[in-house]
Amino acid sequence: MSPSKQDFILAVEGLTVSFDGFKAVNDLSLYLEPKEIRVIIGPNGAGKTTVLDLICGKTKATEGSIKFQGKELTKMSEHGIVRAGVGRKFQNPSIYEDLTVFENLEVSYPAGRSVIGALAFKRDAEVIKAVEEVAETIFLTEMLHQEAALLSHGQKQWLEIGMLLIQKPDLLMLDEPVAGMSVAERKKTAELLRVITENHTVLVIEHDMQFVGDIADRVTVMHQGKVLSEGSIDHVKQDPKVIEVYLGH
Ligand SMILES: Nc1ncnc2c1ncn2[C@@H]1O[C@H](COP(=O)(O)OP(=O)(O)OP(=O)(O)O)[C@@H](O)[C@H]1O
Repeated sequence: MSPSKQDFILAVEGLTVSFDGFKAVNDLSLYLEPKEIRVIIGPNGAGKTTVLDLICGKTKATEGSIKFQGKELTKMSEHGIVRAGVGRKFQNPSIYEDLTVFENLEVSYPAGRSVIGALAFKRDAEVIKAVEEVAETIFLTEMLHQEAALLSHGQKQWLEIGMLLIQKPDLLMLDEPVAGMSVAERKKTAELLRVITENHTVLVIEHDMQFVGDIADRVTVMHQGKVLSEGSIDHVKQDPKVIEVYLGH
């Protein structure tokens, strides 16, 4: 049986954004079930990043609706959307290089948002426990007291995912999380995402089809601001429209 509307954690309907008349996202609808991992693929300029920008409130929609756990996000501020439980990781890691892994996670803990405030913040048992749990999930337990600057590119990406996880978002959005990673790091990232989806819904933009196949429950293919195809990885891979505009290139 297909799910009813109430079963969706995220329901995007008729979403459109126009930049000087150019519709980067054009009447897009997208429905995510809780704890699903959905991957958006598509050629450059298809509008993938713009969809994440719209969901997190960085860009305001021209038309359409984004319902997240019953709240209309198009009417909310970026901060309000974070508070509503949406976490977004951008392509380049934005970690504090001169702080340790521990401190990076600690400053991201909801009780201590600013660096100054958080460094002064009493490291009570609750924060330490949360930091240690997240560090283990992101494979950085051994590096907890190292400066973030010393981490590999892949470890920095994981740290940033950890900085989102510690805020306990319900929906986590990741833009090309394995770009620039080694094969071994890609495998571990797939493992990490599987653990994350035990408790979170995840929306990922990705180009690496091997990785997409490893992680996706369902794939949405975008082209010219619209959904071109949607379904299992095998379904979209065999779709002639997808082969024509994306996979055949
Ligand atoms: N703020 C903006 N102002 C004007 N045009 C924009 C803006 N943001 C995005 N665009 C345009 O919208 C289109 C979609 O861009 P977007 O970055 O969402 O594509 P994408 O699918 O993520 O591509 P890529 O795979 O290259 O990252 C592009 O043509 C881009 O130039």
